[in-house]
Amino acid sequence: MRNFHQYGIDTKGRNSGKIKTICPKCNDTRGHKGDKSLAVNLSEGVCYCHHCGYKLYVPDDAEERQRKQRQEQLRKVSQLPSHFRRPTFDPAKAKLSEKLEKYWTQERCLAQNLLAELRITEECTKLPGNNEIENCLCFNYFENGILINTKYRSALKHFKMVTGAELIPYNIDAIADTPECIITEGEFDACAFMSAGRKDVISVPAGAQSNLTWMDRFVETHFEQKKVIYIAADEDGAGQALRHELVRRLGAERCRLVHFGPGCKDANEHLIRYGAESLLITLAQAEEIPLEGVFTAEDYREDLRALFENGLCRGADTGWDNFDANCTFETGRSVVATGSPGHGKSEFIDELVLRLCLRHGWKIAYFSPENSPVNYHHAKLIEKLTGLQFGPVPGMTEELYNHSVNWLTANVTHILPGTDACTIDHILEKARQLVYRRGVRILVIDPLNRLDQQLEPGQTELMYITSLLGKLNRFAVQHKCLVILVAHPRKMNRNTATGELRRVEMNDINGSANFGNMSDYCLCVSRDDAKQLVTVYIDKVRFKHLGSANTDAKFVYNRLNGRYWPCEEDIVHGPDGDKPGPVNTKFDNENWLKNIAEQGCLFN
Ligand SMILES: Nc1ncnc2c1ncn2[C@@H]1O[C@H](COP(=O)(O)OP(=O)(O)OP(=O)(O)O)[C@@H](O)[C@H]1O
Repeated sequence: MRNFHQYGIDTKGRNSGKIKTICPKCNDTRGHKGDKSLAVNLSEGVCYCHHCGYKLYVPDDAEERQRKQRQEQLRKVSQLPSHFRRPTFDPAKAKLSEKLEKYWTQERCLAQNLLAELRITEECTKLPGNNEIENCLCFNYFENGILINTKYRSALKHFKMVTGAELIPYNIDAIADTPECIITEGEFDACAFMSAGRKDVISVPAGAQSNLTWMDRFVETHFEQKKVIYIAADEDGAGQALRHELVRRLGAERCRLVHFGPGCKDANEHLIRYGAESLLITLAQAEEIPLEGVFTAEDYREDLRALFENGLCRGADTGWDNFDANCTFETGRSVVATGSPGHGKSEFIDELVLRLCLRHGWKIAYFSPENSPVNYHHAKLIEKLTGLQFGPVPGMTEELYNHSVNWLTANVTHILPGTDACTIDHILEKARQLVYRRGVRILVIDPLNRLDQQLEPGQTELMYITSLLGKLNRFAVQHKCLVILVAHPRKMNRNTATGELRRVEMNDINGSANFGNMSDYCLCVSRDDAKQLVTVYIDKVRFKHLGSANTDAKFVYNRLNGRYWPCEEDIVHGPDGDKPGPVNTKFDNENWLKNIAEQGCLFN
């Protein structure tokens, strides 16, 4: 059932078929009152007035319920998170100078009415660009009508936003309930589409950059139900990177890429040069993302050219020089890590992924049931991050503790075993949601044997493992993630002559030689307490530009904060005589969060 009366439409007691009735929008102002100019399709809820052009869609009960639930969600979302500063809106600043209005309408060719609708303000303030007071056009960022942030922009193109205020998409309220939306790279571009008649337009808040943390809170409430998402980023390198990341987060199947006319790099330039009608045509002609799994060299033309001109680049480094020399990482790849029980596989992988996250902004998702309860794991991660023991020890101030917890909240997510079986499909589905909602780029499964192994009829263990590794590799490629699988070796026998245990190798992983064959990287963690050394064997790196296989890196493990310090192995002269051990150790007890914002990353 659809409640037409709620919208002032009299259906004369009918609830199916098509009728004509009085239009609630224009009837009062009509000379010919009572004219039945509104055509209503009662079954489909679609209404159209042939006199004033009023269009309305009346939802059915189920849609209405969903809408209310979404509004409730939105209400809750807008109360969160409270630790951000919230500026107050000053209506007095909405009185704009003639110069600004002229700039808006004549130089930018934007619709005058938007100035009031978007509650644009004008203010003189000091901007970081030249530290002088400048007159600024201010884009106010509202959510549910509440001011969340403001972007100040001067004629000299200096910018600032409110310190400590949350970054959210510009004009987010406009897409709360719409089936489609347009995402632009700047506010002027969003206004260009609005000037052309579209209302469902938002802009990213901080230009083209691949850290999209600002959208995490809105994925479920504002993007999940969208059928089509137009991505109207700039036609330059940074814009392309933004475009890629938005497509990765929002799902290629519903994204369309908007391209602008010759000589125009963005929507506003297109509007100025070719006009509003033409700008709307860019939407109609927006490019669909090519079919998955079907490629030609044309699809890769630009990447191939870059590769041709620049050569292959090293991957993402960790900051451990000795390790980086032989192993760097790319997303879209899989890593298998192994080692004897208790040798520090989890400890090492924890530090590896924290380093990648801090240096490259790669957010982490863990399925790590052995690290349960999850707060034990958080405590270990905080020790590595701060370089301090977890607890109220000297140096661990309340501020640092809160900073660490907030950083973990923004960058690390745990998938916990719930009531559902922990099959690989279940974990990958959760991980997929985290890619969309939180921008995750690293998935750690630690360890493999804690997954529920559900063999299909007729499937052997070998077939199961091969299929599982195939699923991990496909997930890595499809979602451009680094997938890290920790796997235990089979029981190792001691050398009968020496009684020594040889080190674990990738072919020793329990179940199949395919762990080594199918992964892109193979690492083996081996601890030697007599030498006080940990050796990480880099047994496989599939691509030579990323590193070299059959190499290793030595570390000292610091028990207090769980960090791995790079070192070399040599003869150490001590009171008990000369014996092999660590030399040239690179001690590091620095607080890694020192120079970073809670949601950001460290680039050193
Ligand atoms: N080199 C080391 N020296 C001393 N303690 C270590 C070392 N490496 C790891 N540990 C400690 O050993 C314990 C086990 O480490 P971790 O869980 O990382 O090992 P693992 O190889 O993943 O074990 P498992 O095979 O049981 O999953 C942890 O408490 C860790 O702090």
